[in-house]
Amino acid sequence: MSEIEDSASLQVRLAEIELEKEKLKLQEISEQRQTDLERDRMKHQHELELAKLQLEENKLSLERDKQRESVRQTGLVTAIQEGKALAEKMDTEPTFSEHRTRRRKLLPAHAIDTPDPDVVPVNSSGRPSFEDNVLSATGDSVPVRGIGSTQLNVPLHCVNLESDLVQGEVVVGVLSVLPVEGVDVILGNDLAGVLVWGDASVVVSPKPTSSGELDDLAKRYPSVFPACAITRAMARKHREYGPDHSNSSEDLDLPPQTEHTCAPEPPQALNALCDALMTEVGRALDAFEADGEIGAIVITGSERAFAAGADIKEMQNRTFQECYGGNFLAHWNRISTVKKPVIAAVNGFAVGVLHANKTIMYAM
Ligand SMILES: CC(C)(COP(=O)(O)OP(=O)(O)OC[C@H]1O[C@@H](n2cnc3c(N)ncnc32)[C@H](O)[C@@H]1OP(=O)(O)O)[C@@H](O)C(=O)NCCC(=O)NCCSC(=O)CCO
Repeated sequence: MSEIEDSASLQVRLAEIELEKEKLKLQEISEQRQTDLERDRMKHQHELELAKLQLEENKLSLERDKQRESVRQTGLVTAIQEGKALAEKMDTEPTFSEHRTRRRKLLPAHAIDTPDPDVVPVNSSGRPSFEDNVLSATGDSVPVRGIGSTQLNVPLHCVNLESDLVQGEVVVGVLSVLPVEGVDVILGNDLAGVLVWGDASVVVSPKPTSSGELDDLAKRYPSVFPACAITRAMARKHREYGPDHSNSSEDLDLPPQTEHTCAPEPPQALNALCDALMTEVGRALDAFEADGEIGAIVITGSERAFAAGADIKEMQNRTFQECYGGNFLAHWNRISTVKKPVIAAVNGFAVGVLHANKTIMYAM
């Protein structure tokens, strides 16, 4: 073979290879397209099936709603009839719920006998036979405190109630016997809102719940505790109506009270804490602390003001340096060093004068 022929056949072979490669590429593209088409087809089929199922489900729930509505209508009539009969009965016969019914014109709720599986059937005695109806059981239970603080585990049932208070499906705890004859369902406030209330009774002669025994601290410090119990209201009563009308220490069986009044002369406007007043307070505190008969100290002001704070008229002409360097309010600290309990009986304004262990708190 000549060289020219060799070269020509080589060229042909190369062209053939190129052609084959093109063919393969085309085939690959075509296969890919087919896969895409197949995938799309399958996806659409899937969507169609889902839509069919959804349609069927919608139809079924529509049907169920229709059935429930018809059951509800029947139940409503039954409940109204039962309610009327009960209301008439209650008018002549006082019962447990009479107070509530008469006041708010409420009717007790009753479970209704219907063919709906969610509804609890009522037995011949009129009491719902929850135990026989496993279809109403939710599978849950709640702990309920029974008589004498015993704890019962009460199964929860889903029932249909029709009453003036509650309509429709509710979840209730079911007991085989309810404590009140003739009552089948007791609604709590969570179901019936604020329409259900306990029969609150007013106690005419209240008795203390505690035994009246003093606790350990009160026994150890007999003079402190009764004194601490003296309130501003008692102090005011004493002031306004005199000792005859206030609860005297005799009435309360308290140790004798010592009253020490300190006030500057002439009286300060709104008990502004002028130098004279605070010096007098300091002296009184010394005396009270030394007096073994005094257990606690009550400091009070007037009707309008406990105190208007530092006397600003007294302060107005002093410089900061004078006040700070001269320990201007140093004698005020006596109140925070008293070893007996000090009680502030505050009325009206109390301005910037709360001392607690050298911390001054401003209040008004
Ligand atoms: C307590 C106030 C809000 C009461 O107001 P209002 O009912 O309107 O009574 P006023 O007419 O203001 O006062 C009646 C009368 O009291 C005199 N007065 C009131 N506060 C002081 C005082 N702190 N020192 C001296 N005098 C006082 C007032 O001047 C009137 O007297 P007249 O002779 O009729 O003029 C209001 O009074 C008020 O905000 N007072 C000031 C309170 C204050 O700034 N206190 C100082 C706090 S700083 C402190 O305590 C330092 C602690 O380290």
